[in-house]
Amino acid sequence: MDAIEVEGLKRRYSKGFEAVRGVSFSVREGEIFALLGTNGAGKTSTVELLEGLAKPSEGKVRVLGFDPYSERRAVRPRTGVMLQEGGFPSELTVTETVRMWAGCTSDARPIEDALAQVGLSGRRADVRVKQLSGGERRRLDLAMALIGRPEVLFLDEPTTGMDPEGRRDTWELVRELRTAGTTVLLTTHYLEEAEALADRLAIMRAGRIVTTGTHEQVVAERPSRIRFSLPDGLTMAALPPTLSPAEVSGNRVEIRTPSLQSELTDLLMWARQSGVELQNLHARTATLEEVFLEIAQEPDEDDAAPGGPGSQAGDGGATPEQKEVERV
Ligand SMILES: Nc1ncnc2c1ncn2[C@@H]1O[C@H](COP(=O)(O)OP(=O)(O)OP(=O)(O)O)[C@@H](O)[C@H]1O
Repeated sequence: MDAIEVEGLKRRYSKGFEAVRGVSFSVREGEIFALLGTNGAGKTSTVELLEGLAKPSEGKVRVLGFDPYSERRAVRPRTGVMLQEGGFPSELTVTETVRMWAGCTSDARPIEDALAQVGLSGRRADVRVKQLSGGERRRLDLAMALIGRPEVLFLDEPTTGMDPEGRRDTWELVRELRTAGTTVLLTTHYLEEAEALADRLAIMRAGRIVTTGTHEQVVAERPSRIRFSLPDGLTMAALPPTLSPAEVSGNRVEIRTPSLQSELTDLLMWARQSGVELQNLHARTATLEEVFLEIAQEPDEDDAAPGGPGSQAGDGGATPEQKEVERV
C-alpha cells in the first residue's frame, strides 16, 4: 500500500470555481514527493484535501489507507502538517508555543528535542513568536509538525523566508526523516529544493498535473541542448543535415534536440571527419527550470472557460480576502 493515494481529485470553491481538476498520483512509504507549480496552480488546494481539512468535490484520497476527511481520527495522529502560515499566538514564546501544541498531541516528543532539531533551542527558545524572523517562524512551524513523530509529513513551502543556511539545514533534516522512514509531501517554489530533496515530483498548472516522475524522467521529456561556436569561415550549411533546426546568433549555435546522444554523435563525427574544432561546446539535458517555465507558459485549454483558472474573482476565483474567510 502506498502512503498517499490520490485519484481523480477535484476541488470546487464557491460559484463553481474548480481549483483542482482531476489530480491523480501516489507517494510510496518513505518517499519525498514534491508538488510544484506557479501561483494559483492548485498545490495548496490539493494538499489541504490530503490533510483532511476539506472534503473533495470529487475523487478519492487515502493517507495510510484512510480517508483523511471522514476518518480524520485515524489519520491525524499519524501525520504532521506544516501549513503555509502557522498562525500561532504571537505573544507566546517559542517554548510556550511548542508546549501548548505538545499538550494537544498524543505521544509528543520532548520539547527540547523538537526545538534542537530545527535549531531553535538555547536563547531563541525564550523569544516571543512575534519577534522571530520569517525563517525562524518556519522552523517553529516545522518543530510543531514534527512533535507527534509523524509517519506522513505535509510541508507547504517549508523553507520560504529562510536564509540559505536555514534552508540547507531543513533539507538535511527532511533527508534524515526520510532515512527514518517518514513519507514527505512538500510544495515549493524553489526548484533547487525539489531537485535536492524529491525522489519524485509533479508539476501542476491550472488545477492539473502536467508532468510527473523522477527529476530525470521529467527533464527527459523536453529537448536537450547542444551549443557551440561555429568556426570562422563555416556556415550552417556545412553542418550534418541530420541535426535538428538550430538557433544562430552571431557565430553561436544552439540546437534543441529530443535525441541528445545521436545528434551529438553526428556532430562530433562530422567535426572529426572535417577537421573542425568546435569551440565552447556544451551538451546537456533540459533543466527543471526550463521544463517548469515551458509548462507555465503553455496555454491551458480551459483558460477561456467561465470560472476557469484564467478568470478572475468575479467568475468564482477568490480575492485574497475571500480566501482567508473561506479557509478559516
Ligand atoms: N477559499 C477559496 N475560495 C475560492 N477560490 C480559492 C480559494 N482558495 C484558493 N482559491 C483559488 O484556487 C486556485 C488555486 O489556489 P491554491 O492556493 O491552491 O494554489 P497554489 O498552487 O497553492 O498557489 P501558491 O503557489 O500561490 O500558494 C487559485 O486560483 C485561488 O485563487
